[in-house]
Amino acid sequence: MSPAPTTDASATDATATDATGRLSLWLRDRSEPDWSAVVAHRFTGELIAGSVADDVMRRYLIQDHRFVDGFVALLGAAIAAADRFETRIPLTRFAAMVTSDENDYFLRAFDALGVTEATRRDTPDHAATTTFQALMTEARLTADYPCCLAVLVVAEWSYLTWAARADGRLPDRFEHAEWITLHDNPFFRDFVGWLVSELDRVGPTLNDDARARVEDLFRRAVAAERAFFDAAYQDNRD
Ligand SMILES: Cc1ncc(CO)c(N)n1
Repeated sequence: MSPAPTTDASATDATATDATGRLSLWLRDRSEPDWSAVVAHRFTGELIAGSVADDVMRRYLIQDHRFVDGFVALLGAAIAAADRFETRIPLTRFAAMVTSDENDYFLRAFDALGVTEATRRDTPDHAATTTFQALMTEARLTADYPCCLAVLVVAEWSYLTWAARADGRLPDRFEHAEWITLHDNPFFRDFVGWLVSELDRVGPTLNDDARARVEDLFRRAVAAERAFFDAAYQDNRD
């Protein structure tokens, strides 16, 4: 297991008006209104209600499976860039979960929704996927732990926040229910709490330029999350 969280990652009441306190809260504030739009997105509400249309779910999962590929590569960069072994361990355990339980969910959901390998192969990347992949590549190539963290934190903290809104009520179909429980369970909560606390740990070590780079990546990642959910409701590339 990851170390006990030092942070309640799903807390929404605290705010930070300057970057000298908890960097995570400051960044989240600075990413509004996109942050709130992500965690209250129509897609997440429909998922919790179990009412996502199958074609929306198919579109989302096909694109998201590709997102996960870039995400695991970014995790690898964070593992490499991290300053100590204790930091690499939770990241590595998380990468193991994504590439086992989570990938297994994708394959079962594709089967249940009738998405063949040919359909997956022949479906082009949506513009939102291309944008997100480029952002993850950019973060990965910095080989800088705080920059990698910025994008990882957005992805996981925003998902925990919307998934926690289900508050134990799960829809009937596994394609919906498991996508919620994969992002709200004790392991995931601990991991996200720890990940957010890592951003807060490195925050005070950043000079103004480094913090500006982290802020830029964080805010663009939140915008990319929003566009990614929006894309599930769009037929084509635009
Ligand atoms: C686009 C996106 N952001 C975050 C997550 C959570 O890992 C995901 N699966 N997909």
